[in-house]
Amino acid sequence: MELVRGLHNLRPRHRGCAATIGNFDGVHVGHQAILSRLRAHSERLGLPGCVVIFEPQPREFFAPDAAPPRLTRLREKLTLLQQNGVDRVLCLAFNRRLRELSAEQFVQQVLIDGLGVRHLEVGDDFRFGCDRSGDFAFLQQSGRAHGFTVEAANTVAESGERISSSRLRQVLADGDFILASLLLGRPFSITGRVVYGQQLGRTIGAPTANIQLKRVNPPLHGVYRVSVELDGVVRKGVANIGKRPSVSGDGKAHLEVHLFDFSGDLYGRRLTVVFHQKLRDEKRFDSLDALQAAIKADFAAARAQWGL
Ligand SMILES: Cc1cc2nc3c(=O)[nH]c(=O)nc-3n(C[C@H](O)[C@H](O)[C@H](O)COP(=O)(O)O)c2cc1C
Ligand SMILES: Nc1ncnc2c1ncn2[C@@H]1O[C@H](COP(=O)(O)OP(=O)(O)OP(=O)(O)O)[C@@H](O)[C@H]1O
Repeated sequence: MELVRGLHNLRPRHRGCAATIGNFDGVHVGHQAILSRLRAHSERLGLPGCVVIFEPQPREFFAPDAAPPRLTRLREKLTLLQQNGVDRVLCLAFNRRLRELSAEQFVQQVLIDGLGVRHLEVGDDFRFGCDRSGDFAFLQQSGRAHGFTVEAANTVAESGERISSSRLRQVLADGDFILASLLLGRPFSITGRVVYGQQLGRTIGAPTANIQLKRVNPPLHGVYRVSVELDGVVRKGVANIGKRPSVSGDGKAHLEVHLFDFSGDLYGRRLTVVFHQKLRDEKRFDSLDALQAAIKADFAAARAQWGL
């Protein structure tokens, strides 16, 4: 899969494709249906299938502090798009210039001049352009004028309700990992590199691997029963994701994982942490002793649930 960052990196060889546009945060089952339609059309046309995404996502640009949590970081999203058979991703920086483009300008500059789109696949509620003025009827009309076809994929629902990134955020906040797996078509996980922490965990009997979350506001907060696959073996463990109010922190969310019956060096490794069950919310403890006792109880609870 090829990643093209910004319109200015498009070359004449990139012209001619089937495309779709959106945030694709989480690459959930609704997104996967669009991607499978995209693949069908790209095969029919004998052209690459291209996904246009935004980084930052529009709401992160408009209101960075009030933006919803991210289900997938860019890197995770790209991996999932590749696994869904996408040939090319055009990643556009959502900035003032982009937000001011009218629907006509977006179609002309991105779809026609940039990508030479021959087929556009969208969801039935898709809207774009300055003030979201471009809709399906507008796209069809543009397609007739510029020689590309447009198809609106049917809504994909689960338990009678549309699947969306927003719904997934709520389901994860509720700790419903069974429903989350149904909406995602896989268990919810966070992948990141293990970095150095404050080395305090081992002194309180809880050595943890600290996984870099970068700037992203995670969709989960609290203590969870988790698993991690390491060198082909599924390791069971417990994780905390939060700001660690009991120890002087940097105000950012951290993900830390303790793996049961494991002692090894994980620094620098890229781990995928799969979340199975919420054990409790994160709390502020007045002493390290109280924190240590709570963590010990979390270990015991998670071990019991894992049958260890
Ligand atoms: C299972 C588990 C539960 C935790 N619960 C809390 C908590 O409720 N409140 C809190 O401030 N920190 C909590 N922590 C985070 C600890 O403060 C953290 O592991 C400790 O500061 C060590 O950090 P370090 O790995 O950077 O050295 C928890 C950690 C684990 C592994
Ligand atoms: N459940 C679904 N069924 C069909 N199409 C969908 C579904 N969910 C999203 N799409 C389509 O996938 C594309 C990308 O969607 P996008 O990520 O922008 O929205 P979303 O998943 O609905 O998230 P949000 O909750 O943030 O609106 C759009 O064309 C959208 O219409």
